[in-house]
Amino acid sequence: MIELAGLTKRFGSKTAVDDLSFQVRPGVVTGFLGPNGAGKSTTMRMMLDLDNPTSGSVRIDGRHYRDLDEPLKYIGALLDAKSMHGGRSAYNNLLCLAQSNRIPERRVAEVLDTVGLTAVAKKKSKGFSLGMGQRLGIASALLGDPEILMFDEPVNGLDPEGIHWIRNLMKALAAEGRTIFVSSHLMSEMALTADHLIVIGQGRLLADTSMADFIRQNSRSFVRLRSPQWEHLLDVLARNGITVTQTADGALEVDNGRIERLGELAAQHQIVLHELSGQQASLEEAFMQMTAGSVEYHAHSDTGHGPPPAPAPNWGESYRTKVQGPAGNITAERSASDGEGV
Ligand SMILES: Nc1ncnc2c1ncn2[C@@H]1O[C@H](COP(=O)(O)OP(=O)(O)OP(=O)(O)O)[C@@H](O)[C@H]1O
Repeated sequence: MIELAGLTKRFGSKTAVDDLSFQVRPGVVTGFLGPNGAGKSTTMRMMLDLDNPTSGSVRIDGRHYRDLDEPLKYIGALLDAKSMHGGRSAYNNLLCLAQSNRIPERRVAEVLDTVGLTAVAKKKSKGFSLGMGQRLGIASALLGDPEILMFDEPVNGLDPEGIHWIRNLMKALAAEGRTIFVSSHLMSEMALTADHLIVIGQGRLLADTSMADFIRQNSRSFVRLRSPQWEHLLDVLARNGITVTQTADGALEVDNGRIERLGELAAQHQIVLHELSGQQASLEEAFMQMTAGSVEYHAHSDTGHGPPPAPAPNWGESYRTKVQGPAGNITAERSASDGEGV
């Protein structure tokens, strides 16, 4: 367990981490998210006593990092994969670390095998690719067989097979009851790996919640319907007090609709459906929605280089047309009292 209490870090007038309090619990993978410059690396560095907090504290299983004898046996971390000594072989880099924490030498070969670097164990690490460097950093984190592991951007530079491997490794370590804390900007990857999320923006805590709740609370869920008899369907839905919006491609969307109820209504009225699907925003959309107000660095689209930035997610109506009823009134605004509701 990692516990932060009122953790704060100021660099001159800049508050990088602002009164952060949360716990990272064992048995699950906890993802650490935040836009660029949110304070993730600074927080992780303070967890490892590499930066001194301006105020507040971090406890690793109830103790300060500096009070841990042989800390690699309690907490292993991948922060900067390039921090290894380039002139030393992978094996000797790990051996030095092992000796400094009284870890038996046999662990060096074990972790090299775990990360798939046995064949290059004697090669100098300065010749390693980005992905090999990441694997070596992960090996150093695993060396002391610690109960707590922290990974800052672990999939950086890894190929798809490597990404798959680190995902399964983190899940397996959590399943053994270990505490796994991982930051990544790759939302699709985080969605597949993390069970719990800590989200920060401008150094402050924005969310401490399960992955499922985070997506549910920060995004719109709706049911999408397409029908060649869409006018009939619209009429049926409106008569049942169901609020509908129509998209540019002719589909109908029902916010928070119950898919079973909508399917049954269509069947009762013998309406052919070409699509009836529940839609939930992705972690990326939910993340952008939540952190929209705390993004420090925005790209500009007028440089002439590269594509324009993605539009901010819009859960509102602007890209959809309101549905007009026969008398020109907006079906979406019909009273729910004249039907069964969804
Ligand atoms: N040594 C330092 N001196 C001055 N400012 C710093 C220092 N380290 C970090 N900062 C500032 O603190 C803020 C938080 O930086 P940090 O690197 O922790 O963010 P991050 O969330 O890890 O960002 P990224 O996702 O881009 O890696 C940034 O504004 C950064 O410029």
